[in-house]
Amino acid sequence: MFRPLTWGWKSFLPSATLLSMRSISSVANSSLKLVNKVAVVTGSTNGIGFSIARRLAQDGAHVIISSRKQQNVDQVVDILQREGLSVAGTVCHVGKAEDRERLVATALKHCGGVDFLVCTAGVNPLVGSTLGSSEQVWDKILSVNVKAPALLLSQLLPHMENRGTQEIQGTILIPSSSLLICFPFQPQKLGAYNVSKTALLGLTKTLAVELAPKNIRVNCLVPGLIKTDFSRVVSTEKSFCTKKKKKKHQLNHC
Ligand SMILES: NC(=O)C1=CN([C@@H]2O[C@H](COP(=O)(O)OP(=O)(O)OC[C@H]3O[C@@H](n4cnc5c(N)ncnc54)[C@H](OP(=O)(O)O)[C@@H]3O)[C@@H](O)[C@H]2O)C=CC1
Ligand SMILES: O=C1Nc2ccccc2C1=O
Repeated sequence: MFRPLTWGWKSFLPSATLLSMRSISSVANSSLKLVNKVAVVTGSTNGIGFSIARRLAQDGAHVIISSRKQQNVDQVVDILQREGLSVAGTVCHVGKAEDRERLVATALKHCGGVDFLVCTAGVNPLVGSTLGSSEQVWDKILSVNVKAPALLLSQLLPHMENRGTQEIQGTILIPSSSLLICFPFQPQKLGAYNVSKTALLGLTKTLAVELAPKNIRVNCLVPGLIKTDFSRVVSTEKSFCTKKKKKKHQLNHC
């Protein structure tokens, strides 16, 4: 659905690339699958969130852009509006209650309700051991990666219900992690982050069951390694990239 961006896309994208993205966008526009739909995408001023937001807008949705920095929000809203896409933006640090409230208010002000919530915002991985992580690190990672999507959804849910007669009333997308699949022998490098992303699998399953009676779909996205600022730490860390002979660990089974 989305295409990964190259490193530092804002400064490196040549105008030819932007042009080709515009022509992709006009192809996508012709179908307008999501016309009259509204999408809120957290962490959408860069990387995966930006690509998802752009694609949803190319398919006809009104998209609310958000991230922590006003300057990033303004820049992305400007870029996407120049492409003829329907977007508005607001600052939202997903770990801050008042920012989440403003995000909900912005979506309602511009669009009157919400059909898609994409919770892309996540804390950068800390390269360090699980048990070496301080209480402050745990609090930050769990607050932004796990608590924030649930709290934001609880605020948005009343505005996602009764949005038409379709079988599916709303969709929630939560990016989890592929680290345990791609780098199963490196958990010691990203322990607290891995725990938070594993918790998102549980959150997705729990919410999927809880919200099914309301015809609201909840899915987890496991993107693989996408070259973004966020994943640079893994791509540049030699120990993650080299194919060392792996020491076999005995897993205990019940
Ligand atoms: N890249 C990868 O390989 C993979 C990434 N993921 C997950 O995908 C998500 C996005 O990653 P990726 O696109 O690589 O990251 P990027 O660093 O490219 O983009 C992160 C975006 O989130 C915003 N952001 C960061 N912190 C917050 C916050 N607390 N509240 C709101 N917005 C925030 C940033 O803008 P600003 O600085 O303005 O806040 C930026 O727009 C993460 O949840 C990550 O765990 C999952 C699997 C693989
Ligand atoms: O979830 C993930 N977060 C990441 C950050 C850097 C590299 C890979 C990943 C993941 O698979």
